[in-house]
Amino acid sequence: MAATKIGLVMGSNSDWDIMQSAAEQLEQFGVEFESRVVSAHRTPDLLFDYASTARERGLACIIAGAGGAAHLPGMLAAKTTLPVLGVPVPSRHLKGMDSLLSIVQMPKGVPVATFAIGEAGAANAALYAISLLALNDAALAAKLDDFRAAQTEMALNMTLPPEL
Ligand SMILES: Nc1c(C(=O)O)ncn1[C@@H]1O[C@H](COP(=O)(O)O)[C@@H](O)[C@H]1O
Repeated sequence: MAATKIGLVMGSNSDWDIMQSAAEQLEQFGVEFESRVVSAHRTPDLLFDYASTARERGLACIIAGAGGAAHLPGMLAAKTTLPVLGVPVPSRHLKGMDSLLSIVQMPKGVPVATFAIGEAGAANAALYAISLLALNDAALAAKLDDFRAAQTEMALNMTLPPEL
């Protein structure tokens, strides 16, 4: 049976403000996930253990958010062949450009799917993870269709100038 649980990890609990957008999106779709702090820099042994046991523990993919020298997604991808979805968390000094470049520039052979900096990237990583699960789940695919339809409806009903 195909795995149906998502791993949601981040380098620090200070990333939660951004990464909770991913958690909310997964909750909205009723997708099972586990969330925890894992850091390549601060908890390297935990990172190795988390990534190397992820598949046998029934995870389908891992969403990983990190800021600054964001090595977490890449190091997870080094230790598992599950899909790793990287979210660049905005950093104080460089606004997340450092996070983005740290995540996106992986060497050939060890892929990380990289999303936009910030909340939208976190939400989209969750939606992408859901669409991976929906490859084997028609009910979930139908929920994604409904989500898109609601979004279209909302855009079609937008008026200008916007009401504040
Ligand atoms: N980029 C990483 C990694 C990692 O890549 O393993 N571990 C922590 N961090 C990042 O450090 C930033 C500051 O963390 P603190 O707020 O705890 O000092 C966070 O954005 C975290 O993702």
